[in-house]
Amino acid sequence: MSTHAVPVEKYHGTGNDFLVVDADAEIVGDRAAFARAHCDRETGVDGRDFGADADDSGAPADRRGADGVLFLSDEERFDPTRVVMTLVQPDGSTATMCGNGARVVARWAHDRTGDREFMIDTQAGTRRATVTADGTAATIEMGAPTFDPRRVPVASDGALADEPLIDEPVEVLPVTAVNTGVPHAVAFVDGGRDDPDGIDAVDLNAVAPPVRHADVFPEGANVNLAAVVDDGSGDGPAVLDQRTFERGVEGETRSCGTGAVAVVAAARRLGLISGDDAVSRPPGGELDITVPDAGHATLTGPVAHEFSGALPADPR
Ligand SMILES: N[C@@H](CCC[C@H](N)C(=O)O)C(=O)O
Repeated sequence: MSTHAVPVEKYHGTGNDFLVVDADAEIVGDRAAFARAHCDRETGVDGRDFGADADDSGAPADRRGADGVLFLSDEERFDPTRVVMTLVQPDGSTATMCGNGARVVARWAHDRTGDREFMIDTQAGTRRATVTADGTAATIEMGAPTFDPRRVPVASDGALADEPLIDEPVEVLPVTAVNTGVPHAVAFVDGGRDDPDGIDAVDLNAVAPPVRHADVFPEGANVNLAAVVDDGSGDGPAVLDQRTFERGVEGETRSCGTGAVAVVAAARRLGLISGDDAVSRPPGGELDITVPDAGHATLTGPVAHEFSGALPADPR
């Protein structure tokens, strides 16, 4: 068994938290085992073991584990710097894209280079990223959300095979299926976070798994609940409360960036909100989203550093 310790950085974007490993400097032989062990919410890494009980914004950082491990390789010979991103999730699976993870990647690259613009190579395509001068917020160009059933993907037969899945019942929820780099199912509920009978009254860990594993989603799906708090027909952007049960985490996370874009894209498709701009409010904070009629969506929000440490490469 290897006793080698791997340097890690921990960051989060609106509470979606990730360990970062410099994949050029470190070899982790079994990435899935590394992620499973160190991301575990009961037994995984705790920043307090490294002397950190708050992130660099001053917010408490007192949660064990993480929502995934980002293995990053930066190529500074390109202008702007390119970063190859691989997200290994707490169940050991690899995700093709992660919106909040990409925001963390941009901040990590900014912390290393001082640059403010990057290209991030993901398995869903290359995404342009920018960070603010102080590095505390990042914007990702997320590509164009698609409802195309072949690209979500959605499996259906016969006459429905070419039809997008829009506000149709899947198991226990009426959902809209959209791919924003990874597959998402979005269900709208009445009542936001301020309503005692609203979005937070739903037992997401009970209703999401049957949808996440439904036959109609051959690759599975992340499952989002959303409530329109402001439809954007007045002065400001639309506002939606959001919760997401994530594939790969197999539980609810405090924020999901591809999910936030999916919620806004689905709300636009269903005519529930006006305008290209929206604010999504997952439990971990606020995200600014744009979904234009054509072209790429954008995702903007805060990113914070929690701690630096070193973890066993082979945690078995
Ligand atoms: N938290 C992420 C999404 C990560 C991928 C997802 N769990 C999947 O397997 O599809 C985000 O911020 O987008």
